[in-house]
Amino acid sequence: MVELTKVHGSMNQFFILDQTLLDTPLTDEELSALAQQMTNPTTGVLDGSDGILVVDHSEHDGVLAQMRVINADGSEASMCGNGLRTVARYLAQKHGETDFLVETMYADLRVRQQPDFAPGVPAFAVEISPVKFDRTDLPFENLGRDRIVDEWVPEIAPGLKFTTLAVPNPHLISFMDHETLHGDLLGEVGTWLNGDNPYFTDGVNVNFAEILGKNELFVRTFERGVGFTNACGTGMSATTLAFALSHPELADFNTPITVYNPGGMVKTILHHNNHQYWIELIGNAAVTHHFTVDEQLLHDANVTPDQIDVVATDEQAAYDQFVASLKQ
Ligand SMILES: N[C@@H](CCC[C@H](N)C(=O)O)C(=O)O
Repeated sequence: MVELTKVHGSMNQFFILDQTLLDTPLTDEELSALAQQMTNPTTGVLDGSDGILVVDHSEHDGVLAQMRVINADGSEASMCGNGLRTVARYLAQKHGETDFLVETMYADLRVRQQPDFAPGVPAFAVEISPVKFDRTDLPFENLGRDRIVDEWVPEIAPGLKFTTLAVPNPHLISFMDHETLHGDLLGEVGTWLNGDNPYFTDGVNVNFAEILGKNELFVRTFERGVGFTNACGTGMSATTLAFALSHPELADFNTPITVYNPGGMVKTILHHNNHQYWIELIGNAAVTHHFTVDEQLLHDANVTPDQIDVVATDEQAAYDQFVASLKQ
């Protein structure tokens, strides 16, 4: 039997699968099939999730472990900010460390344990980098330019300015009023740009944001490979940088910026060193369930509720209390 955990960062939910615990690690094809089956709220377990975070050994010097991100549709993402916080917590407990590097697809990223956000709400800070702007890094095409920073892009939507950033997964960002933010446009643009379209042929994470005040944002995200999520860590990080580039009088570097989202709240800190941007993302890392499953069912992508033994933690109640306190 193998133990997995269900976790979340700002209610962006994942299963953590540690390949080092298996007799035979899952192949890439098996990981993709498992993600599609297990994360589905109907065919999967524990009401599904937004993806699977796959932990494995790293071959890189000085790096504690590797994290891979498999989206709910079985595609692989280069990074996941909310997920990295939960993997940081998993690895911190497994190895007894509080400040270390985790290998991701394009970079070894620093993660650090932080003071709890609230009683029973553990928190971690993770590095979001590298940050890239060029068309080929997203990628996008047929928009007549090589980068988009706070520009009208009528091909995508009238009356809105957009910024595109890879951190390094691809993000499209726009700031708008409250009503537009909570209307239907995000779903329409997100669905279109993650399906057959002439601009973002690999798909893109779409972030709509409202500026709440100095160093304060609300962000909603439609994720590539997933759809609507409660929160997207790389999305909130990219949106914070787009905020500072488009509204420099309202967003400070080297200062915590509060980012609310439908699942809670995180803090981001923007940095610009040696001509490069990077972002710190600080937020909760909750473990809601531990469960055991026969390894063969993972290989067969056949993990169903009657075949797992689940132990729920009491962390969701503490998290709900934290979120309620944000609204007071
Ligand atoms: N939820 C994540 C981002 C996950 C990856 C995304 N779906 C993609 O394909 O780029 C986050 O917290 O950053």
